Amino acid sequence: MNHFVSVADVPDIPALVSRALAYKNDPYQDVTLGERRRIGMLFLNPSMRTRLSTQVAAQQLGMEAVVFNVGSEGWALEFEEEAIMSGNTVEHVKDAAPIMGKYFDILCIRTFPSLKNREDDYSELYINQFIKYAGIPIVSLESATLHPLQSFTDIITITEQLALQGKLDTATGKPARKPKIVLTWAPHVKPLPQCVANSFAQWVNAWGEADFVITHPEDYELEPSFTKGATITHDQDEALKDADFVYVKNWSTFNDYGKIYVNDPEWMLTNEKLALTNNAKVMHCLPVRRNVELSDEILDGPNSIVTTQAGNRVWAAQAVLSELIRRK
Ligand SMILES: NCCC[C@H](NC(=O)CCC(=O)O)C(=O)O
Ligand SMILES: NC(=O)OP(=O)(O)O
Repeated sequence: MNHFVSVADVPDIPALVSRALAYKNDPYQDVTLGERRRIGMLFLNPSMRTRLSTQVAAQQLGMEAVVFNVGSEGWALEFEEEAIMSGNTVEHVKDAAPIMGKYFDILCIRTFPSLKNREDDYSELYINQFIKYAGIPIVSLESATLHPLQSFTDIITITEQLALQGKLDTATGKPARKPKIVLTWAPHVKPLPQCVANSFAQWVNAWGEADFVITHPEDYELEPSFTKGATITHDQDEALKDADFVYVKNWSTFNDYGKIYVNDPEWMLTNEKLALTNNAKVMHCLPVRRNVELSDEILDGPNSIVTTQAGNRVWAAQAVLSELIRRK
């Protein structure tokens, strides 16, 4: 693994899941692995879980993590090639990234999409410019279109739940029977990125161990290369039938980019809807708008595993960082 920016960087998902769960079982087993190594964590956008879990993971590998809120505290970066920098940007990534490559062993970056220009966002210019110019491994802490540390965590969490339910073949680390996993759109008050949904779809498809269904209102189709392989339906009740896991997330429109079309509150998951499922575990990446995106009764009820899921962010980050350290 040279970078960690999408599922394409992971040659063996079950092996990486096993490593993450081994860290959960024994967090300090590799506490000397990262000695005298340093990660830089650049934030162009806010974060709670990703920032803290990655710092904790680095510490458990004996590494130091330096956080730089570059979006609010740094010089405004320019990412376009051949830009004439007479506007608000002060420093080109071409100049900044190689310097960071001298300070750190691994560079982690969070950057959200503009949701204004689809071609720009989907070109992943920011993360690709860091890959091009930093000269060290790059880890996405959520980029314009993907959130791989979140999705890896989600596969870890599903695997762990299946093991707890005695539904995992321990020899292979794979489910004895494919669980039904449903990704459902949910209402929100503002247009959100498609990253978490794109990335979850990409990882579940690459994992290949699920009966995978995506449900959303009309006009919320995701980019087809990420969803290919999933069953897509606009009938949420039909989708929820016999589901083992329900992943709840809002996203804005992809086709007419970055908009809110229908925002029907009926799409919020409730206990009544949950009754259609196979006593499904409910997941969400967080942060969540309570009683808009997901109801109190679900979040505070016995089927929600959102806190366990967020807790697992540490083991995902630790497994990824350890792979990148071992590579060097
Ligand atoms: N890092 C996980 C989710 C980040 C982002 N959520 C948000 O921006 C929520 C903002 C709000 O609720 O106002 C998203 O959906 O991609
Ligand atoms: N799920 C997630 O990435 O949370 P943060 O935005 O708080 O990092």
